[in-house]
Amino acid sequence: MSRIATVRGREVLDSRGRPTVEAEVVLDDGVRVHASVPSGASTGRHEAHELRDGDLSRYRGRGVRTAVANVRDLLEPAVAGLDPTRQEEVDAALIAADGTPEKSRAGANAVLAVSLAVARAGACSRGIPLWQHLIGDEDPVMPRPMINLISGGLHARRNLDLQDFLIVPVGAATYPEALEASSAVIEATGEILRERGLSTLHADEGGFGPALAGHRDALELAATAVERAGLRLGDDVAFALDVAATHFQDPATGLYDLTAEGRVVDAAGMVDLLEGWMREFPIVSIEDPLAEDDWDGWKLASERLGRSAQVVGDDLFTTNATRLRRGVRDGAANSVLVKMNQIGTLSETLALAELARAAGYGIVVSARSGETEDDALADLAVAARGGQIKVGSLTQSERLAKYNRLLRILDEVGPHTALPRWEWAWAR
Ligand SMILES: O=C(O)[C@@H](CO)OP(=O)(O)O
Ligand SMILES: [Mg+2]
Repeated sequence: MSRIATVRGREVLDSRGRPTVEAEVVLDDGVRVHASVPSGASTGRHEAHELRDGDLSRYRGRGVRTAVANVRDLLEPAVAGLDPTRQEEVDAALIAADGTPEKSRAGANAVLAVSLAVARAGACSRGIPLWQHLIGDEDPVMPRPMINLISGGLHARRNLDLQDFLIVPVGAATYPEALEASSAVIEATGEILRERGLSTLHADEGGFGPALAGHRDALELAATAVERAGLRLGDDVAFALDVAATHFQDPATGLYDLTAEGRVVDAAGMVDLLEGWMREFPIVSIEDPLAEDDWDGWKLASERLGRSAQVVGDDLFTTNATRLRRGVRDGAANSVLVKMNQIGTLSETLALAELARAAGYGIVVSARSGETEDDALADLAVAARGGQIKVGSLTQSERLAKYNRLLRILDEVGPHTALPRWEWAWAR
């Protein structure tokens, strides 16, 4: 059996050019691997703590030197000598070494980098792919991608309040077909934007970030693009939204300030607006329709929108079991977004996916808006068996690392190549 010999951290850059943490793990059998962690922009208040340096002289205070030092000083002593194939033991040791509920002492960025690097080392020393190492005896499930087409909110800083307009290739039976349909819609969107004299520049996750007339304009643009690509709206390709409503809720009043609509609405008003769009357009998944602590609003959203769409909690749940249990008890949603760095270890992430599965919740494994070229997310999505992944657009290498890793995984999963059937139909 191999043992963890050394663990070191280093600073690498993410897709916004900001520093993030990479951990390198060396085993006593000679295996040497690294893993790096992503970083969000529209982060939820209940996420695990990403440790950033307070020193404003470098990277305007966004450095991760302390987190990097913690990998060596706090975390290496906790896991050195452990068996890298026993992920839960390793993660328990990391959690104990940090000792805080939000992983604020070591930094969730330091903890997750080590957790992921150890998993990769364990897979390497067993000579099997990472997804297989994580999945145990279960069958792998290829994930259907939901792909960012148009960005607004904090990712594009244009005039749309909603953060993501995504396409879901609901009719695709296989992952390559899903990519092909999505790529055709992205190209058609670019064409239409050029014809309209609008910008085709990309936002943080590679989606288009044009100055559109409003949210309805974005939905119409997406619908036209699907048709121009020769695909059937709602049958081949449907839509998903990440409203990311926390970021336009007025903290003083609890109301939602939709600049692009020229309206301030309460939770019921938000639901009315979304319901109206759902009747007109094939929206089959809605993430964060309301703010992270608006539990009553979420109940209403899930009653009304959840009949025909996936209602996904991202900022609401922050990959946190306590919050997910509350959501299940209160009927606040019917699906959960799973982001490793919201909770900080791989074992806790996989346990959260199990909890969601047991509750009959949908599971969408998601990247962050600041990503690195690390591709472990693809393996996680297959191992989490939720059948869905959200990574951004198809146009940037930090996203392609995951999309292309899934194409390689397709050659590793034996007979399990089909995508699970898409459950939600457009309620026209
Ligand atoms: O809100 C989200 O779902 C993610 C990814 O789109 O964004 P961020 O990483 O900025 O939180
Ligand atoms: Mg989100």
